[in-house]
Amino acid sequence: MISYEDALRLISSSTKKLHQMTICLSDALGYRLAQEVRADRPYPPYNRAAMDGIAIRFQDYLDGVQNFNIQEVIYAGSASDGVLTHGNCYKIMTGAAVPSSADTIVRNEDLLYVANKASIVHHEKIKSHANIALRGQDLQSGEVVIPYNTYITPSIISLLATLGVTNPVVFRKPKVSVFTTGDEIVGLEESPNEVQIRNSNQYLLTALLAKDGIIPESIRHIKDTEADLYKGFMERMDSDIMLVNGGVSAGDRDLVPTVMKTLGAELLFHHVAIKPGKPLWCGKLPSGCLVFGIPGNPFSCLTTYILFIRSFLNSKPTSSVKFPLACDRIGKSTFDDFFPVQFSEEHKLAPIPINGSGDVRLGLFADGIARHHRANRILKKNDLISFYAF
Ligand SMILES: Nc1nc2c(c(=O)[nH]1)N[C@H]1C(S)=C(S)[C@@H](COP(=O)(O)OP(=O)(O)OC[C@H]3O[C@@H](n4cnc5c(N)ncnc54)[C@H](O)[C@@H]3O)O[C@H]1N2
Ligand code: MOO
Repeated sequence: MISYEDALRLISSSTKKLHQMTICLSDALGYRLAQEVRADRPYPPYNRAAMDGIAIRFQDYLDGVQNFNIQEVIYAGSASDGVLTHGNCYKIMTGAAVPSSADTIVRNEDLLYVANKASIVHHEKIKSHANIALRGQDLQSGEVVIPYNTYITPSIISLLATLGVTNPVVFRKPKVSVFTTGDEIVGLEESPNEVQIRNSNQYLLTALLAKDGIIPESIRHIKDTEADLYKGFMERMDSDIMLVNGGVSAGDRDLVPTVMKTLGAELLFHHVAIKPGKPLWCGKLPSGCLVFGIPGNPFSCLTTYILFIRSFLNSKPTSSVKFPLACDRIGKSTFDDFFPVQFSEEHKLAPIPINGSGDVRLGLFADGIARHHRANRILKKNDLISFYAF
């Protein structure tokens, strides 16, 4: 049996290079960038008014000027090439370019306008260089802004739009096939008898994939026979990734590893020293398709997806952040133990009780899972431990 870290290493060394393609920016959500993106010009591109008000020379104010003559009104999108004369100001709108002869903006709230004059009424608010976002203060021209392999979120879409990247180069999304297995599993359209259960993991896996920007190419349920499994997997050999749920532990009908062997799969590992999720199976088919044989218990399915499948999809281990634990915790395993947690009001990780990995509540209302490292039998309240968000 291998460790959590070794399993991650094996998975990351099996990453397949996906083809690149250009895509229309409006369709790019959920893809990964196959390019780095640099700033095409400084941002802001000009000294930008951050408030509606008047633009002045601060020295005029220091020299005692309090009533400024409005020399010109400058709106966003228009440029002025004038030069401020002593005692004058520009009336200026948020987003407009501040002419170089002005260095400070006084907000409308701190002024009284009478005829063509603006008088400062709140002196305590007036500060040199206030309310101007300087050219290049956010980004310098040519600077790398978005690194290679960045996952495209709504805020990345916005940034790409700002930088004028209308057709980003992205990696093709992997073709993912989802299989659930098991004779006891029935579809949601059926009414389960006493010894049957509904196929929740199919919905769990497709929802997790959707969160990671992937819609599976195919979703199927297969009965626990070698022939059915063989046929089902054969039909999807062209996938980049197969997620096969159930049938990977030690029972007579846990046939997934055997059938994968018949199909010529190279075994990367079977069993990882983690709890839950120990029976995880991972191998590579001759077609290059990476197969994850995911343990059937719902919380094992969720945990192994977060730790391994998401790492593979992101080409980097799923990120974790350390937070303090809300209470003492005694480890019950020599494995790395992952348990559901919810943030307390003090931003500590409060464990959610769970009756083992078969508990259908999957740690209801958990924000994610936390790691009880194998090296520590006892964790004390306020110990910093790794948290992985769902
Ligand atoms: N002798 C041993 N038995 C087991 C071991 C072991 O090491 N030695 N490992 C246990 C652990 S840990 C887990 S986890 C499970 C994993 O079993 P499988 O991956 O083979 O999964 P199944 O046996 O098919 O199912 C386990 C459990 O999950 C339910 N299930 C399965 N598929 C679904 C689904 N699509 N939706 C909802 N629930 C599902 C299934 O009904 C079972 O209750 O093995 C232990 N046994
Ligand atoms: O490790 Mo299993 O994955 O306990 O439920």
